[in-house]
Amino acid sequence: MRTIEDLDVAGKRVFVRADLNVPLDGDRITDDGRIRASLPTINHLRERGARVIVGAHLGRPKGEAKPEFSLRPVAVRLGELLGAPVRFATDTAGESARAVSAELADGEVALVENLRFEPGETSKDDAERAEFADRLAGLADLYVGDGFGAVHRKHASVFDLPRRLPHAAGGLVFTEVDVLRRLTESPERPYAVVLGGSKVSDKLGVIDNLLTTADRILIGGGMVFTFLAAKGYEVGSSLLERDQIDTVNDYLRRAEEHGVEFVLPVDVVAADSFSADAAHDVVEAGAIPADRMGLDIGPRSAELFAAKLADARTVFWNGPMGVFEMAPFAGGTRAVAQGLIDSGAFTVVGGGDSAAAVRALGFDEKAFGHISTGGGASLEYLEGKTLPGIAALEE
Ligand SMILES: Nc1ncnc2c1ncn2[C@@H]1O[C@H](COP(=O)(O)OP(=O)(O)O)[C@@H](O)[C@H]1O
Ligand SMILES: O=C(OP(=O)(O)O)[C@H](O)COP(=O)(O)O
Repeated sequence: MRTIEDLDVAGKRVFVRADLNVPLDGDRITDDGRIRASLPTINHLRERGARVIVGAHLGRPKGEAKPEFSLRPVAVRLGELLGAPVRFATDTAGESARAVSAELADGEVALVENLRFEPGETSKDDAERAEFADRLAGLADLYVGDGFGAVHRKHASVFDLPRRLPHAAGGLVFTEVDVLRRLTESPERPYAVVLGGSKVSDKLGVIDNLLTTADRILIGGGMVFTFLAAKGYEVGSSLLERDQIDTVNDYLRRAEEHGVEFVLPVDVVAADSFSADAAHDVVEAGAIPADRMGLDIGPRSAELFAAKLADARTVFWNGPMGVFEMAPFAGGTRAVAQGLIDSGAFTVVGGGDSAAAVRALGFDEKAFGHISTGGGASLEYLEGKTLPGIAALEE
């Protein structure tokens, strides 16, 4: 991969694909970690006299311009962190974006609106993505891929656009790949992987590969219920991906063959609704009442997970153990974060929400080996998959 040092950027319009997919509460950014992670590359380009046009996505608006997914609050925060104004284009590659791109002076920065407002960004149809990538290419002379959290997506701005412009990888992508390579090549053992969060079917696939690389796999968060259902338990109204049950059964069977230990929660915090003030109790993992949903792993599971991490020498963790955004359901995530730290292992925490959780719960980021900006991206890297956004940069 070429680095940005290899590009002659002075006076050029450089499109930087960043991952600025930050958690929001209304229009308030609750964790700006991904914006901070984008600063070194943007600042480096500015210092070299580039005109920087940043493109990114927020949430999953499904090809429609939905105001609640606007990147405008992110433009404001980016400007504060850069200590320089950030022009905001109210469209992605239309009149506003073209005007902003044309008006930029050397060293200035603009952000275009949420790229996923365009159906062409995420389309599975090559021609539709190509049409959008062509329009984006019109905004810039050069491309820098720095949105590590989205490199696993075959999207127009990630995969098709770098094929249209001279391109290079940003520093964030380089650092992330470097650390993850360490986990795939020679992890010190025992190597434990903790999986949770809510993007269940997106992330289950990594287990296939982990069955031959990891020693222990701990399952928490919204993933739990598909495993419990696979074991024949009732999971009430918890997050469940029924069509993944066969896959999960297959993993459980193969784990035995490979001598990989699966650690599932033994108890669950079950609530009567998805809200911070919901009535809730700790119940046995195998006995979730039909009208309740599991929103966190229970205290005995938290202890069990910490014990299973204690002797690990390498730990990779993606996905919160519960709905940590609500105080009554943050205990499991807190315990696992502490377990990683106490293990003294080389620890990698991946994912927008997992990284946000670590910060929101007051942990010192330096207590972890590496905090990755990409959850799905780092998992797919560990799976050994070709990541479209990396492959395009390597061309
Ligand atoms: N039991 C659960 N039920 C529903 N959502 C959950 C549960 N446990 C965790 N979550 C949610 O998962 C989300 C994070 O999932 P995900 O996006 O997969 O993680 P990351 O961004 O770290 O890769 C959080 O917003 C959290 O509230
Ligand atoms: O938040 C992200 O991924 P993550 O939750 O796996 O860390 C990225 O911005 C990618 O978003 P997507 O999973 O909607 O493509």
